[in-house]
Amino acid sequence: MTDQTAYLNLVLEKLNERIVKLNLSLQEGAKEVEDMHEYYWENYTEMDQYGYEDYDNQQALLNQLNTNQQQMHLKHRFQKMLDSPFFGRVDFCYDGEDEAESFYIGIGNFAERTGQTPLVYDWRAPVSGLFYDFDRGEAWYEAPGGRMDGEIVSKWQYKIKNGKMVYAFESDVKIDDDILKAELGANGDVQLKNIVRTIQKEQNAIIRNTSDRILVIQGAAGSGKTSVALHRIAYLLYHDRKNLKSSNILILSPNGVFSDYISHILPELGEENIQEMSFDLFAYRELKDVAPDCEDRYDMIERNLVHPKERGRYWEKQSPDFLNQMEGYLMELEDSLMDIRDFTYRNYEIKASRILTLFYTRFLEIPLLSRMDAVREYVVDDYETLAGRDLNEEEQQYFYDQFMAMYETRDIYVLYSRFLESIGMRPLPRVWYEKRMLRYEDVYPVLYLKYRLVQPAKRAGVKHLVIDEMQDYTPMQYQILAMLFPCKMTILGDKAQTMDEKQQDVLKFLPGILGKKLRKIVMNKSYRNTVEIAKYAAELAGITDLELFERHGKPVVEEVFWKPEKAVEKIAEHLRVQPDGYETAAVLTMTDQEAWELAKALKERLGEDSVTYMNKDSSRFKKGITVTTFYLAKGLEFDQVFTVWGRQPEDALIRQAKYICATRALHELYMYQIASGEKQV
Ligand SMILES: Nc1ncnc2c1ncn2[C@@H]1O[C@H](COP(=O)(O)OP(=O)(O)OP(=O)(O)O)[C@@H](O)[C@H]1O
Repeated sequence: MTDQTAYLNLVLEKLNERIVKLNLSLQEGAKEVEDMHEYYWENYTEMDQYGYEDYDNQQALLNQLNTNQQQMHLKHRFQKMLDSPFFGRVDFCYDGEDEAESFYIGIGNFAERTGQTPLVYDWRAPVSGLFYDFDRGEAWYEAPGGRMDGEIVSKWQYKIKNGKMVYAFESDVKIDDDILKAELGANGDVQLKNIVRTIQKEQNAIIRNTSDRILVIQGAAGSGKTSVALHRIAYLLYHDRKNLKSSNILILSPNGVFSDYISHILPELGEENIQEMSFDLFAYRELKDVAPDCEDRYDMIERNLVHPKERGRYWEKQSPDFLNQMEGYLMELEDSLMDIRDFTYRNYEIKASRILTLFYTRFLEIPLLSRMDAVREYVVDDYETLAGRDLNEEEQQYFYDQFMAMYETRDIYVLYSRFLESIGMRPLPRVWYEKRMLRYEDVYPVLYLKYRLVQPAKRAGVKHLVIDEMQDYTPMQYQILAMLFPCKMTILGDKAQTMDEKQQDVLKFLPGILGKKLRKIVMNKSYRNTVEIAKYAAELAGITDLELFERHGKPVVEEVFWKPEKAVEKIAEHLRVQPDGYETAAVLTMTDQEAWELAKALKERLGEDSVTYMNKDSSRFKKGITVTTFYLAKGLEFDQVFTVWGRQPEDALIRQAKYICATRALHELYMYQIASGEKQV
C-alpha cells in the first residue's frame, strides 16, 4: 500500500469515527432540547414574576439548538468528505527546518478532534495558498501571525472517488494541465461545477483578494468569472465568519434559470446558499405604487430584434445625458411642485413663510417628496407641546392631508411623464393607475426619479453585493445600485457579451459612479470551449487578445438551410445526448417564437419528454435537450450547441447573439442559418 493510500484510509477511518461521535452527540442534543421543552411546559407557571428564569431557559434552549445545528453542519461536511477527503498535497519545508511537512488539501478542514492539527486543510486555509500559487521551489504563505517562508519540496494531485484512490501523481508545475484538460473535457453538468481542484493562479488571486472594496472582473467568455466569484464568496465567508454571514451576501443574477444553475456551488463548498435576486424583479416590486405593470427586459429584446429602429431609445433613456437632464428637472421641481400655504388648526397658526424656511432650510437634505412629512412631524410636535396633549387619529390625518396638499402632485408617473415632455420626448400615456404599464426603457429612469424624490430604504443587511453579467447594466442602474448598496462589491462580466448592437464596457463609467478606488482585473484565458469553438467565436466578435486553453475538438459546422424543417432534421441527426453521449445539448434561437416552434418540431420528432423548451418564466435548467433563446442561455453552457438564425436581417444585434450562442458550447458547435434569400440550399 502506498503512503497516500494509507493516509487516505487513515483519514477515512477518522472521518467515520467522528461521524459516529457526532451522531451520538446529536442524539443527546435532541434529547436535551426535548427535556428543556418538557421542563418549560411543566414549570412555566411557577417561574418568577420578572421572567428571568423564563429568559434563562430560552437562552439555554437557543444555545443548545445552535450547538445542534453546528454539529449537523459538521456532520454534513464530513459525510461529503467521505467521498473525496482531499485532492491535493504540498510538502513544505519551513525555512530553518530540516524536514518537510505534508499538508493535505480538501473541501474542508478535518481534524481528529477540535483543536488538533488538521489531517486535511480547507482549500481556503492560508497554507493551502501554496498549492495554487507556487510550483516546486521557494514559496511562502501569509499566516495569521505573519509571512511563512520556505520551500515546496513536492506537490501532489489526487483523484479520489467513493473513498477510493483513482490516481495520484506528483506535479512539479502549476495545477497540472492534464488534470485540467480532463476536467474540462468531461461532459457539462446540469449545474456549474466547483473548481477547487484546479483553480488557476490568476483565478486564485481574485478569490483570495480581501483588500479591495470593489473588484471588477472583465473576463472573456468561459474564463471562469462566475465560478471565481462564487469561490470568492466561499473564501470570504470562511475568513470572516464573525462579521460575514451568507445572509449578508446578495447576488444579482439575470434570471431564475441562472440562479438555479449556480445554486449548488456554495452548499457543495460547505457554505449555505446565498440570497439571489434579479434586479428587474426588484425594480418592478419597488415601482408597484407607480404602475402595476412593467414590461420585461426580455420582451424589449424581442421588440428590438423585430424593430431595429426602436433600439436606440433604450440607451438614450439610460444615458448620462438623460440623467443630467433629469437632475435639472429635479432642481426645477423644488419650486414648481410646491404650493406652500399658511396652515391653521383651531387657534394654532403657522405662516407659509415659516413653513418655507423649514422646508428649504432645515429639512433641505430630505428628498423632496419625503420632506413635507418631516415638516408635518415638526408642526405636530409644536402643536402638541403648545396644546399640552397628543393629537388623536382623526386630527393626525387632518394635519397629514393639509401638508400633503402643498404638493401639486405626488404621482411619480405624472412627474416622469412631464419630464419627458419637457425635454421633447413622447410623454407616457395618460391613463388610470390600473391601466399603467411602463416600458422597459422607462423602468429604471422612473425608479431613479423615485429614489431621488423619496428616500430609498438602504439595504443595510447586505455587506457584499455580487453583480454578474455586469455589461447588461446601464449607468442609470449602477447609480441606483450605488444608492441602495453602499457595501463591498464583486462585479463581473464580459463587454463582448452585451445583449445589444453595440458592446458596453462598464469600466469606462463605473469609476465615476462607484469611486476611483475600484480594482479591475482582466481574465483573457478561456476554459470552457475547445480551441476550435473559441477561435470561431472570437472571430465573430472581433476579439484578438484571447488566450486559449489547449483542448481540441471537432471543427465548428456552418450550414445554410432553405427551410427550418431541414435544420430540425440535421439537429436530430447530430444530437448526441444521453444515454450514450453528452449530458446537455441546446438549440439556441434569436426569438422566443422561433424557440417555441423549433421545440415543437423537435418534440414531434424525438418525443415530448426528451426536449425542454425554456422561456423567461422557466426556473430550472434540465439535463438533455434544451431549446431556448440566446438571451436566456447567457451564462449557461452545454456540451453541444446548435445555433439557428436567419429570420431577421443579419445586423449587429444578431452578430452579438450569435457570439453569445457560440460561446455556450463546450465540445461541439453547429451554426445553422435558415436562408431567407433566393438561393436554395
Ligand atoms: N480553474 C478551473 N478549473 C476547472 N474548470 C474551470 C476552471 N475555470 C473555469 N472552468 C470551467 O470553465 C467553464 C466556464 O466557467 P464560468 O461559467 O465560470 O465562466 P464565465 O467567465 O462566467 O463564462 P461566461 O461569461 O461565458 O458565461 C465552466 O465549465 C467552469 O467549470
